[in-house]
Amino acid sequence: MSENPGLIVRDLEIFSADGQTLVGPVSFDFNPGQRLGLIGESGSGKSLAALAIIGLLPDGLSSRGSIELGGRQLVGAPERIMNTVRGTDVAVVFQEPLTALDPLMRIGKQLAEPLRRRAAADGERLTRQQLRLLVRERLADVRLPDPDAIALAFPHQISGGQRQRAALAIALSGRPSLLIADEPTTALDVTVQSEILDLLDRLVDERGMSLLFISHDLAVVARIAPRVVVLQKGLVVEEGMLADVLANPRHAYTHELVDSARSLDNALDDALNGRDA
Ligand SMILES: Nc1ncnc2c1ncn2[C@@H]1O[C@H](COP(=O)(O)OP(=O)(O)OP(=O)(O)O)[C@@H](O)[C@H]1O
Repeated sequence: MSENPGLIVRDLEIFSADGQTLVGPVSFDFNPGQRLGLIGESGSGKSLAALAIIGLLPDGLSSRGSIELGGRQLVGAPERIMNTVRGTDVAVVFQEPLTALDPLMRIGKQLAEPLRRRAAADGERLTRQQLRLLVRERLADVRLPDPDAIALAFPHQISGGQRQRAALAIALSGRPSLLIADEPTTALDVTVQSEILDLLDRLVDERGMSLLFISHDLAVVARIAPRVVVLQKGLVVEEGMLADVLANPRHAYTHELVDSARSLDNALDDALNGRDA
């Protein structure tokens, strides 16, 4: 094992308020700087697993097992600890950026606060002017056009793709070592989806972050993560390098995932060749 283990999830179970098992036991792990795709159909437990990692399970839900991030145990960690872990060690982008953005606050202000906090944690006090420049830089990092205008905008005044970029800038503002992206492109149209995936790919690379990429779509995961864990009904049914899983899916559900991704591909080929799909 490396000196600074990345994320190690062992026998994680998530229970509803009435004691039903919603997820698990599941185990998966990856080293710092690695990427893992968590894939599964709707209701398979992907989002709950992500929420358990950041300590934000919905009220009434509880977890058991072990989640170690950078050597620190997160299951049962006090809220005081989780508050520092969130943002600085791990950050999340969700499918719908509006859930992460305050509708009544300008984008620039929403980004300035975590930037200020991160600087303060590093013992640095930023002037207003420095903060304004930093906000503009971070918005430019996520390839938002005209960062000055975006900084002044409210979330509803920019497009869905721009909102996701802004949410990404906020998520990255604390320089987390792990980014969890929970269906970050599902709500976007395909061209924007592709741009956001490219952006994520580049930013994760540049910053040496680990990435847990959650999706129901094998083709999307294939763009960004070389290794996958397949969840079904709260359990891991398959795990491995994507190339191996694609070539030789062992579980019936994974077979279905691969077949449906392939049939889309074939439809494209048929259309290209002028045949009926
Ligand atoms: N707050 C909650 N209370 C009770 N059950 C819940 C709660 N949130 C989720 N569940 C249940 O837990 C299971 C896993 O849900 P989860 O949201 O993690 O699935 P998912 O794979 O992320 O699905 P999707 O892709 O639709 O978001 C589902 O059966 C869901 O109905």
